[in-house]
Amino acid sequence: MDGVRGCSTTTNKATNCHTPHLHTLEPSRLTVFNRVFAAAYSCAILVLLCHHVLKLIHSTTLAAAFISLALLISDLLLALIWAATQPFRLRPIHRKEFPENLGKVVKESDYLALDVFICTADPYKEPPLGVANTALSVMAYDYPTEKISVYVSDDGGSQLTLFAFMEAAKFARHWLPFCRQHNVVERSPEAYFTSNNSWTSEAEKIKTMYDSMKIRVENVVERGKLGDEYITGEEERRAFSKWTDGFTRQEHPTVIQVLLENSKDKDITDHFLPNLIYVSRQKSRTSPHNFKAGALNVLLRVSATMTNAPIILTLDCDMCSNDPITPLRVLCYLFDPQIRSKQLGYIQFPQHFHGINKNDTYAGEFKRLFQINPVGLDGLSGPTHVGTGCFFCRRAFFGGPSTLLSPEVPALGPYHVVDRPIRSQPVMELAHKVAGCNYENQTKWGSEIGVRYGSLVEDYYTGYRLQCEGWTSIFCNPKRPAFLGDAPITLVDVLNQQKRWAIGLLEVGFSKFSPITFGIRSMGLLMGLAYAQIGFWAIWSIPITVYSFLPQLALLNGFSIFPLVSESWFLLYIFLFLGAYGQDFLDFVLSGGTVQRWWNDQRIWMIRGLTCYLFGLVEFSLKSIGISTQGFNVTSKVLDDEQSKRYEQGLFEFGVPSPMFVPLTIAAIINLVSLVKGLMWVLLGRSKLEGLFVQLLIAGIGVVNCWPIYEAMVLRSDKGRMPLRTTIISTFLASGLLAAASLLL
Ligand SMILES: O=c1ccn([C@@H]2O[C@H](COP(=O)(O)OP(=O)(O)O[C@H]3O[C@H](CO)[C@@H](O)[C@H](O)[C@H]3O)[C@@H](O)[C@H]2O)c(=O)[nH]1
Ligand SMILES: [Mn+2]
Repeated sequence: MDGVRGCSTTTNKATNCHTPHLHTLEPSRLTVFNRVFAAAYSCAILVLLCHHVLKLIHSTTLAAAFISLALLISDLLLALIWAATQPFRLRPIHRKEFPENLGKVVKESDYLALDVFICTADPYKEPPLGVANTALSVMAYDYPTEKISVYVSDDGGSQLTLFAFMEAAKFARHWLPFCRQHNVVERSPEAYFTSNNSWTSEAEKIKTMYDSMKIRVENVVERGKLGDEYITGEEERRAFSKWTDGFTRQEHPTVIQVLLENSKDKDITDHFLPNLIYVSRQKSRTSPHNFKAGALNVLLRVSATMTNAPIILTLDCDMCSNDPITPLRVLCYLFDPQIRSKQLGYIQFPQHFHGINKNDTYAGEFKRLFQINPVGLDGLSGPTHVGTGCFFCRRAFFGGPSTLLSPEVPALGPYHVVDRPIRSQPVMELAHKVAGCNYENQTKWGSEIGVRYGSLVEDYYTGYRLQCEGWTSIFCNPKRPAFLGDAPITLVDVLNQQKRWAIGLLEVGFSKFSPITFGIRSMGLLMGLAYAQIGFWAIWSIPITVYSFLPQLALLNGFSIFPLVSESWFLLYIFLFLGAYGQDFLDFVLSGGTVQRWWNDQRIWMIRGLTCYLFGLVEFSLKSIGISTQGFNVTSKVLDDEQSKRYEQGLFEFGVPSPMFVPLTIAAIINLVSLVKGLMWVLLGRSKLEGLFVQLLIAGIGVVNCWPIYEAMVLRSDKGRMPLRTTIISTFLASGLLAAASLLL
């Protein structure tokens, strides 16, 4: 009951009579198989670990002991990761909603009000036109307009973004009625105009309007400033006058601009428009702003002063709505009393991306994280929060289901009813106050109330803390993606993003709220393990690094470190290898993936293990001992034509030098050299194939996976090839490693 207010009467009605289904759930067909397989695989792992321990105890030389120890540690870590993956597989469920039945259960006037939060942080990495498209796509939801309020947080503090929104507010007067009248599905104008090419004359008119807005916004962004000719009214002039000479991104006062107010502003057909509010919180170099988490908390407070809707949708600036009935799907759950009594905190939609190439070169789809794992968690206490495409019950930000935490100002509480117009002076005054950069000092914001601080992955961390408090969540994954976002398309962008995630996750993993201690205590073993599986992602880098170098260096010297093909231990290895790979493949393909995409997915795991996870682990350690700090480096959403072309061809984009490429390139070289040398040992008869088979297999898989790297080093001449400097440094370091190994082994 606590999660949502304002709908109790309707809900009771819904339970008493024979109402049609609003949603159903079905257990996955894989459940039994997964459980049996988990039991068998666990036994095999235990046997393997015993084997390693025995080998370690009986090793005769120092080198052999070192190798056994390295393998034991790696396999132990892999085993722990495997165990932590099991919660995702033990009780997967699939849900379905029936929004068409909603009308039979609840009147439209009883629909819950919705506050939408959109975050942007940099007008050059996140083009304002794209942000405006995101806003337009949700303003045009098939939902009573007077119940929608869109709040945009601009951490870039940019007049360019405000200008784009002023233009969007004008365009909305035409766009919203057009969508309604023509039942448009793509309600982001950009998506609509690029995917359709036969238009009525009316659509043609709207397109001309959109194009002119696009040109104006893009011109302004290109020039980097707003010319006088773009400012039309007195109100606009007053808004832009806040950008005085001393106004910088890091140091500026709060700017809040109500661009549309739903009781006043109407579209061209005389329908009310949704609220649209631009917020750029106060910034000061001396106060920490806590990145996106800080921005969201400001929006939580500002929206509380203006509309305080019980439901909040959070969106990143690059995530457009792709289906106008999405909020109705959410209501299908919120109007089910059984769900509500389970203390529902949030409903998470998966992140889906547009513009991913055919075989998804960098596995940017994140099938496991965004599609497979949430289905698994949905059968337990619910999916993790992934930052965007998530509908929260506002109440969930204010303490656990049975312990309401009141904020310092009662008007910010989840049950406060706003009874003043949003432009009225007291509302605007309070809104400015709560957006101040020192407002949170000595309050519970960020620690117990709102989005939680302390991790670069505020999404994962906040969802985790809410679930620890007792809130549950639901995974809603309709066939037509509810939202579509941008995924990075160059390797450097991919790796930098992943490094940020890796560090942020470790921050949680090693905090006093670690999933393996606090998490398991609060949510039980399975949920705690599941959060740990994600939290300790970067640990993958240890076994991956060991397996990328150790067997290969031993192979180079004809040194056999795995069981002979004729031994029964060999079968154990084969079972473990094929079992893990096979199950991963099955999960991937059954959730709609193709074989090539799976192949690229397993490749990118190895690449990440040698690059961003390794660097993330190191940087996190440095940070822990106070040597460095990491900020939130926003991923670029701007596309370069040449890069896009190469991406479409499926080529890896190296281009600019990055230290992260070095270990990857060293591994590529070592795997190739060791494979060639190992084959020579065997062909020349100096070693038996039997003894080196497993190592040859590992080096072989390494070489096949590294193909794009060899290509980028020697075969390509385009701008995306491996930078020469990286190739030279890596070759030099690889030679050193080879020499050292031949001395030691
Ligand atoms: O100081 C900041 C930094 C970022 N952002 C916004 O945060 C969002 C996500 O940033 P992005 O660079 O796109 O990061 P991604 O790695 O693509 O995002 C994923 O990871 C983030 C956590 O690292 C989550 O916040 C996101 O929801 C999730 O999609 C964007 O809308 C940014 O505008 C801010 O508002 N303020
Ligand atoms: Mn993003």
